[in-house]
Amino acid sequence: MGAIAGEELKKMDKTQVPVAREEKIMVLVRLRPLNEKEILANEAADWECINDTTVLYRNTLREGSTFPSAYTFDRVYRGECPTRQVYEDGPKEVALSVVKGINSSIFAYGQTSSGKTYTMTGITEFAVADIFDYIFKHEDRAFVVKFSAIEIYNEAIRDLLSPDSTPLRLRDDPEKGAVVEKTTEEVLRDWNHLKDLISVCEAQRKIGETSLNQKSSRSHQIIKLTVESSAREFLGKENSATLIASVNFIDLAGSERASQALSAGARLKEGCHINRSLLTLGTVIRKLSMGRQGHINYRDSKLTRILQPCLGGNARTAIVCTLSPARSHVEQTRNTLLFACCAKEVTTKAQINVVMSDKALVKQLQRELARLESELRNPAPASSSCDCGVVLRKKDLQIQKMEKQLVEMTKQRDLAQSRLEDYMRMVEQDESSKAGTPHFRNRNNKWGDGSVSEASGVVDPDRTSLISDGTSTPLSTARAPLRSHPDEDLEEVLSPDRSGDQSEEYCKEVQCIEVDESASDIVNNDEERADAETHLGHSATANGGTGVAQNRNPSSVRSVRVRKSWSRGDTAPGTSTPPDALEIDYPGRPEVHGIAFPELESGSGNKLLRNDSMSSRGTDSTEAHSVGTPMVGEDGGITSIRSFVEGLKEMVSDPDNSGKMGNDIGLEAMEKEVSGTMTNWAEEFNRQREQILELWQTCHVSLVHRTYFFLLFTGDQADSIYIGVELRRLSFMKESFSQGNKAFERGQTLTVASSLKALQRERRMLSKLVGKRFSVEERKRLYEKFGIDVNSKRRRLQLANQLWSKPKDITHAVDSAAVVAKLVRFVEQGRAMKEMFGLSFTPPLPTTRRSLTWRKSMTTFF
Ligand SMILES: Nc1ncnc2c1ncn2[C@@H]1O[C@H](COP(=O)(O)OP(=O)(O)OP(=O)(O)O)[C@@H](O)[C@H]1O
Repeated sequence: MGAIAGEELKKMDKTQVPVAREEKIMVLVRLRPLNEKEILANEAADWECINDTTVLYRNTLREGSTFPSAYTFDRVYRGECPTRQVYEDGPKEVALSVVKGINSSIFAYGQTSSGKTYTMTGITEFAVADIFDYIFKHEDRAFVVKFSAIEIYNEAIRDLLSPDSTPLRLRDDPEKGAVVEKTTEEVLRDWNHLKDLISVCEAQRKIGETSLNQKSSRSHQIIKLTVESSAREFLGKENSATLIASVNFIDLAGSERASQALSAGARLKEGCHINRSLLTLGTVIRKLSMGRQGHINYRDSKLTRILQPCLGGNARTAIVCTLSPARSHVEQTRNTLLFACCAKEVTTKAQINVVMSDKALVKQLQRELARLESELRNPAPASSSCDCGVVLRKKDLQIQKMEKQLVEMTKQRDLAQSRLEDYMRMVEQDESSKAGTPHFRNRNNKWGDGSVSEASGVVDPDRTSLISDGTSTPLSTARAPLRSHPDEDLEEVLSPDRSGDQSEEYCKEVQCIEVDESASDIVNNDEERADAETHLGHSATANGGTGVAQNRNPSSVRSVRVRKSWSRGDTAPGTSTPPDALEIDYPGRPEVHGIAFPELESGSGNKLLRNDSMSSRGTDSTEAHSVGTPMVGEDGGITSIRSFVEGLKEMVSDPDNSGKMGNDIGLEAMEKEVSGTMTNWAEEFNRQREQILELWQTCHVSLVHRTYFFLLFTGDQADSIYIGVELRRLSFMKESFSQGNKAFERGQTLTVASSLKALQRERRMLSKLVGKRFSVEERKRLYEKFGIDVNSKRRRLQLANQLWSKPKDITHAVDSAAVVAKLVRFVEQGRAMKEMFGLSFTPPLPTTRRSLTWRKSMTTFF
């Protein structure tokens, strides 16, 4: 290769850049062996390489035949195959193109823990060693090798060679495409220098632990080697030329299912970004594989913008798709294979990149000028055989072709324009939503801010109500058909032309969900509007008038609404979710519709509690919440469930907070405690629950808080951490109050008086919603149930005052939770909700989980 390349290069210095070469992306598949964890869990290996090019799914009987069972690629590798062989078979040739002036990229794609980093680390080192080897063997050429490395973490680009973590900007260069500005570039001295730089990158790269991978890469890493070379014999001469090309080694972050990776908090947020950029990558690859028709959405993520040249541009590309053979990952493995199948259809057009010296360029231009001048002076005589008609026809054809191109380009422009308009509209609406929201949150409540905007603006899934609005629903239907892929809405907005298949699969992964229900409380009828306006007027003073002017006018908040409604039972095959169960409600305010829950009537408490009162006794799970941060904010909005859950997670993980509540709240201690008492968890749970119910009452805890906590934490062992936190928090609070002290929590100063006042305010606010959320009939039944005279005055307030007022009465607690849930439109399956928000903190528990009777009853409840 070296000798031929040398000859070519010499010739190239005197001539022109060779023509670009089209070729398909090389796709290799690497199956890793089952890991220890999978072996311990007795996992079956469902995938097998049956020859050098085919990977086979062995468990077709179990799965049915909806998917292909055999997939063919350029090469496939069994678990035991060394990385060296994977490298030698394909990536080597692609990577070494760089020394001949051809851009190239090697990247690893696959689910988390499937072996991407393992594979790319080896490939990068082998490739660089070979590049050095080539350089040493070609002394006739002068080489400069530059090294740079970046990571894309949560959609921000970071220089891995710089201690400065300020995000780098991505700039569009008309010639080079997307260019990352101000990246550090080191000229490589030798092999040791390279090893040093790679370890700097490793140290800087964002790594985190998930349940699937102890050292999971949480960012996409791109290591770039730029190789410049010139023939020594032409150096400094007028006909010299330099070959410049780069090879990228890309270790993508792994796609993951939040539930499988047990992601929460920061891990969940990373997962959302990772999945979203991989979704865009998948969409780009899919469109390219279909022949580059229409708009390719490179610009939807930084990853695809940067990778654009490797995906169908001026580069040679090899992709190693890594797979886990484990049965539990079958779905993810299929997604990877689908991606791989699309990728192998994508064509790139690599060409040798030559930069001519100024002198050579001038000389070439002079030659061209001379040629044109000579043509002008001596026009070629018209050939006798030249038929003007033929020339004209040719011109006509040319014009027709150009006209077609013009039409096509106009179409594309219009499409791009309409997309741009859509985006702008979304941004505007999003902003107007943000502007319109604050007065529905407690601005002093840390739980009510920040976290929602971090949710990346994904609209929430369908919402359901706990108590029917008059129509009794069978229990089976009444169970909320929680959308399993809540972010499909967003994906549909972002990629309207996305077809189903693979993309939908990726969609499932993104689990950033914004459920902010407060704005749905915006008035629907005159009575309600009056209530809300009165209240907002009140809040205007409390909040210094911020945002009130806008919010006084409900229509300004409502903004544009796009809704696809669905009727009960209209579910997609294989899911419990109606296919159109989405409601895109700019500014991000979904509403309850569709599903109803069992009526509260005729002893709904019993109904909700299932059969026996014993089971109901377990119902009072509780949650960490602030007494002084009532769920109905001072500005009148009811804090969203999302804010609640975010706050809860924050509270559990905030060491600062634990300090304030006493050190014994530390997670580590609690984990030990929890694991130590697990065998006795059922009893322990009952005991703690009773205490929490009492403490809620004593500390005047917000009713919405009680309700959310009650409905979310249903006695599962995994909830023990949250229950423990709540208990300690409340005990600390009670103690502070009893000593006449103030309690400080999450930036707030709490006193008995302030908590009581906030609670009374909340009751008033809830009472105003009674008329809206319950029909006349339902209200009547409620009054009866809560022992209120149906003709008495201020009966709505009486009802609100009754809620959660009997801490020792579990039936009352269940009824209260149901009523408040309906009032604030809290509706979802508790566990699913928790999972959606990443509230799945799992302490080290024994593998067998005991269901509590109470939990069972809650299942029915939902
Ligand atoms: N082919 C293989 N043979 C043996 N061990 C492997 C192989 N592939 C991966 N592993 C091991 O599996 C574990 C996970 O691999 P790795 O970190 O490379 O996964 P990943 O796909 O990069 O994960 P993430 O996306 O979470 O970063 C590591 O301990 C690695 O050593």
